[in-house]
Amino acid sequence: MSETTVLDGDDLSRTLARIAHEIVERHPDPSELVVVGIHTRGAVLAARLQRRLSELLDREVPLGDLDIAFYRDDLATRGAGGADPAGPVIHATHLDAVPVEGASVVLVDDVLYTGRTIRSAIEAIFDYGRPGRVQLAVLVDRGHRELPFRADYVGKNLPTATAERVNVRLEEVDGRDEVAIERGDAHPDDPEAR
Ligand SMILES: O=P(O)(O)OC[C@H]1O[C@H](OP(=O)(O)OP(=O)(O)O)[C@H](O)[C@@H]1O
Ligand SMILES: O=c1cc[nH]c(=O)[nH]1
Repeated sequence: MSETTVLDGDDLSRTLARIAHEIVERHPDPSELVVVGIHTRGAVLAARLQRRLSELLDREVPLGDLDIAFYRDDLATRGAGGADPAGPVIHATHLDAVPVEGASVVLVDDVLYTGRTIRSAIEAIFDYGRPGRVQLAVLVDRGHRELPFRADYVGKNLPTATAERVNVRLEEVDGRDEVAIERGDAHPDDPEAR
C-alpha cells in the first residue's frame, strides 16, 4: 500500500476559497442560500465554507449537517447503530433550525464516488422540507458513479482506479489538512485497477 499527497493544506484552503466564490457568483439572491454538510468530513468542510460565505456576503448563512447512516441503501449489509463494528457510525442530524423549505441548499461532502451517499442525503433533506433547489459541492470527484449525480462545485477532479481510495484528512478530525490517494495492491493485469 502506498499513498501520494495530491492536495496539501494550502491547496485545500485555496480550493475552498474558490468554491466559496463560485457559490456566491451563482447566488444572485444570497438570502435563499443554506449550507448542509454530510458527516463526518463533509460537515467540517461545510462549516469552513459557511464561514467564508458569511464573510463574503456579510450575512450569517444558515448551516446544517446530516447523518445519512439510516438512509443508506446498503444499511442491511453494512449494519448501523453499533451492532456491526464495521458499520457506519451514527451521528446526530442538525437540520431542525435550518430553513430548508424553498431554500437553495448547497450540500457539501468530501468525496463523490458512487453517488449513493448523495442520494441518501437528498432523501434525508426532504424529510425536513422541500428545497427550491439542491446543489452539490465536493472537495474531490473521483469518478465511478453508480447513480446519475454530478457536482456543481468540484475542488479537484481526481481520476482513480476502483482499487484506490481517496483519503481526505482535515485538521478538526485528523490533525492535519491533506488529500491523498491510497493505492491498493490489485493485480497489475486487473483492468479495474488502472
Ligand atoms: O459516493 P459514495 O460511494 O457514497 O462515496 C462517498 C462517501 O464515502 C465516504 O465516506 P465512507 O463511507 O468511505 O466513510 P468515511 O467517512 O470513513 O470516509 C465519503 O466521506 C463520502 O461521504
Ligand atoms: O475513495 C474513497 C471512496 C469513498 N470515500 C472516500 O472517502 N474515499
